[in-house]
Amino acid sequence: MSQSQQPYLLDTRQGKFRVCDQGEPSAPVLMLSNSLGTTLEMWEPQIEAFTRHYRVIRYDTRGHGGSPVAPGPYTFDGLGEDALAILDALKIEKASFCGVSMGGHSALWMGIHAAARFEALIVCNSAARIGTTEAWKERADLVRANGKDGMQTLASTAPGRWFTKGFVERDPQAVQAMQAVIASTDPEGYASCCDALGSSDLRPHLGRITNPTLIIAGEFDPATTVADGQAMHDAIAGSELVVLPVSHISNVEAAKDYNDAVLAFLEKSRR
Ligand SMILES: O=C(O)CC1=CCC(=O)O1
Repeated sequence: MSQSQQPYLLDTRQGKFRVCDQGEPSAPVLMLSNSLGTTLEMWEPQIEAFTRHYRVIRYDTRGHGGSPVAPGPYTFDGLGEDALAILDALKIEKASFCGVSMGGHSALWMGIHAAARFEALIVCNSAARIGTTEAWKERADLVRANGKDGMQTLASTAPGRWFTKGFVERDPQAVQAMQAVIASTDPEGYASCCDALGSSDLRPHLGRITNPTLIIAGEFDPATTVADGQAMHDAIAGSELVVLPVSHISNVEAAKDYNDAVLAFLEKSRR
């Protein structure tokens, strides 16, 4: 097993990032990138299954958890460079990259700007253009103006954005744990990631992606819809699309189906 099963602060050229590095050091690398208002803990339901086959590197995206919270606005160029800096600091030449929502948008960025570093991309509950500039500005303004209270407001509405009603009833503990994470997220870090989402439109560039790409969409996802997934699938040559009967945080809501889809795709793309 690799050096540490616990998250630690990794020094990189982009700053000190909170990372967790698990699995056999010699196994192929799978990097996991979190969604807005979450941390690397969002991937707990994947770790046992994924580390059977992969060295799994997960990290807190800038502005979240224990990673740097420099004042924004952030951009996806910056967030993408952060992930590359983590790989460089760990001396990892090649990896596969999997992200949910904001993390999925970073996966698209990797395919467009750093294709040679990645064996495969997994783009989950995401889009080449997520929401609108106006809506992200409104959200960033809300948390910049209201600080922790603004984060609390977003935490109270998160279940409706992230999960189906059925899941909220079935697993209230998982939902509450994720609400606690968003409530404790630094308002400036969160707002700065909203700025990045508001300014990024990768639609014109999707045709440049040549990495094997899996797109996972949630049938009941109100934020990044099946139509968004289908549009990426149509634009990325050779991509695959899997639709799960879930809302936005698909890796938590349908962990087993999610893990099976990701592992089957990665195994196929490595043949
Ligand atoms: O919390 C949300 O609004 C859903 C979301 C959009 C981008 C992301 O990463 O999460």
